[in-house]
Amino acid sequence: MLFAVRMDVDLPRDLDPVVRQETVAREKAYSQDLQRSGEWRHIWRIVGQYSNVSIFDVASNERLHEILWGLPLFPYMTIEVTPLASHPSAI
Ligand SMILES: O=C(O)C[C@H]1C=CC(=O)O1
Repeated sequence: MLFAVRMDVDLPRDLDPVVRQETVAREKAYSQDLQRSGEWRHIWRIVGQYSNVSIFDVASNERLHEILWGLPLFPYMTIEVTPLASHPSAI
């Protein structure tokens, strides 16, 4: 099942810099593990924003929920999920 997911990150200005650095590093490792496994197919930066658009290929809605819930930056994100279907004009 394919999903487009938009993640907007909003880290508090007063967040401890060490916590910030550790959380961002854990997020990167978590994301790259899922990219290697094939569940996180694409990640694109939205120009000029601390946001990304990602494509996930997962077995179920529950699996996507589990992945998103487990994001180290999850507490600081607004997430929008769009389920995708094949387009009849796709070649
Ligand atoms: O930078 C972001 O867009 C947020 C987040 C998503 C994956 C990752 O490594 O960081």
